[in-house]
Amino acid sequence: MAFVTGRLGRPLRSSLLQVVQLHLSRTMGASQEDFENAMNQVKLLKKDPGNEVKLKLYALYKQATEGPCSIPKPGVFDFVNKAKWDAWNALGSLPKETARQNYVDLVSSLSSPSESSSHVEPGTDQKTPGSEDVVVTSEDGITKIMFNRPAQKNAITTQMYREIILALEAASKDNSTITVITGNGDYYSSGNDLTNFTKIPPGGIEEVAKSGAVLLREFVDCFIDFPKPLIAVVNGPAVGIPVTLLGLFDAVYASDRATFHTPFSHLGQTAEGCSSYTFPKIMGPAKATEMLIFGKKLTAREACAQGLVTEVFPESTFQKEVWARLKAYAKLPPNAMKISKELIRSNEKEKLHAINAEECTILQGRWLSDECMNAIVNFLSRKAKL
Ligand SMILES: CCCC/C=C/CC(=O)SCCNC(=O)CCNC(=O)[C@H](O)C(C)(C)COP(=O)(O)OP(=O)(O)OC[C@H]1O[C@@H](n2cnc3c(N)ncnc32)[C@H](O)[C@@H]1OP(=O)(O)O
Repeated sequence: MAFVTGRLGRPLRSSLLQVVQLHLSRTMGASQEDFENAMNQVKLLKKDPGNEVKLKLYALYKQATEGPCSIPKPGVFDFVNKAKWDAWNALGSLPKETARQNYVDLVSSLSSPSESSSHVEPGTDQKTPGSEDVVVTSEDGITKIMFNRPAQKNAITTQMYREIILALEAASKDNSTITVITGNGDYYSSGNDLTNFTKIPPGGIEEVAKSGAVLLREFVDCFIDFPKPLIAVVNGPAVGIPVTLLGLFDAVYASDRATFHTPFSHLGQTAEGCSSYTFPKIMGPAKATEMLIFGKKLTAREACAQGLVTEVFPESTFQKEVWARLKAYAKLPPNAMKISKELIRSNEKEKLHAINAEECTILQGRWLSDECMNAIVNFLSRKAKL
C-alpha cells in the first residue's frame, strides 16, 4: 500500500520544538547508568529467570549495545547460538535506546519483591516496574491490569505500553483464569499520551516515529496472541487505541457513562489495533467508516448495538454487577476456556499480525506528516496555554 510521508515544514518544526521545550524536563528513557545498574542487578538475581527470559535479556543487551543483528545465522545443530541469534534477530530494527529501556524494565520486573511478574500474590497490588501508572493485581482467579493516571484521563505513556506488554506476558503464564483491563478514575483511557511525541531523541522526529511503530506493533501483537479470556471493563470514556483494541478482546463490559471515540482523521492519523480489519468485521464497513474515518463518537449503547460492546450496565451498579459476573466466569475450567478461545481466534491470528504490521507502517509515516504534527501542536499548545 502506498502512503505519503510528509516532511515537516520549518514553521511547523519550530512550533513543535517550541512546545517540546515545555516537556523536555520529562524523562528521555533509561540512561547508560540505569543500563549498567540493570546489568549488575542481573548478576545478583536470586532465582534463575529461565531460558526464555535469559534469551530476551541477551537479545535486548545485544540490540542496545550493537544494534540490529547482522551476524550470520548459526547452523541448525548449533542449538544454543541459534536460539540466541533468533532472539536477537527478532528485535529487527528496534532502536538501541528502546532496547536499553526494555532491558532495564525487564530486569526491574525480575528484581521486584516477588522476583517475577508472573507470580502475583493474591489480592496484592503488584506494581509493574518503573511507575505506578499501570497497576496489576491478582485475586479470585482474575488478573486485573489497570490504567492508573486518572489526572491525565489515563493517557498511555511509552513506559505504560511497555509495562502493559510485560503485564500481559506475565498474566498469560500466571495462575489466573481470566485477565481484565480497566481504568482508574472517570476515564477508561484517553489513548496515546500526545506528549509521547515530544521526547525527541538524537535521531529526531523520524526516530520517534520509528520506535513508536515498533513499540505499537509489539503492544498490539500481545493482544492478538493473548491466550486466556481477555475482558475490558470500560468504566468511562475511551479515546483512540483503547477503543480500537476492543476488537481483540473476548468480552467488553461498559458503564452507560462510557463513550467510544476514534478521532484519527482529526489527529492526522490512521486506524491501529487491527481496527481497520476488526471494526468492519464487527459492525459492517459503513458504521466502521463513521468511527474510523469520520471520528463519530459512540455512546455505550450505540457501541453495544454495533457489536463492539458485549453489555452495558448502569453506572450506579456497574462495578458491582460486572465484578460479580467476572468472579463467576473465573471459576470455569481454565483449560476449556483457553482451548475455546484458541478455536475461535486461531484462524485469524496470522491475518491479524499482518494487519497490525501494515497499520504500524502506515502510522509511522502519518506521525511525520504535517497533518499529524499540526494536531499535536494544537493539543500541546492548548495544554501549555500558549
Ligand atoms: C506508541 C503507540 C502509539 C499508539 C497510537 C495511538 C493513537 C491514539 O490513541 S489517538 C488518541 C489520542 N488521544 C487524544 O487525542 C485525546 C486527547 N485528549 C483530549 O482530547 C481531552 O483531554 C479529553 C477529551 C480526553 C478530556 O478532556 P477534558 O476537558 O475532560 O480534560 P482535560 O483537561 O483535557 O484533561 C485532563 C488532563 O489530562 C491530559 N490529557 C488527557 N488526554 C491526554 C492525552 N491523550 N495525552 C496527553 N495528555 C492528556 C490533559 O492534557 C490534562 O492535563 P493537564 O491538566 O496537565 O493540562
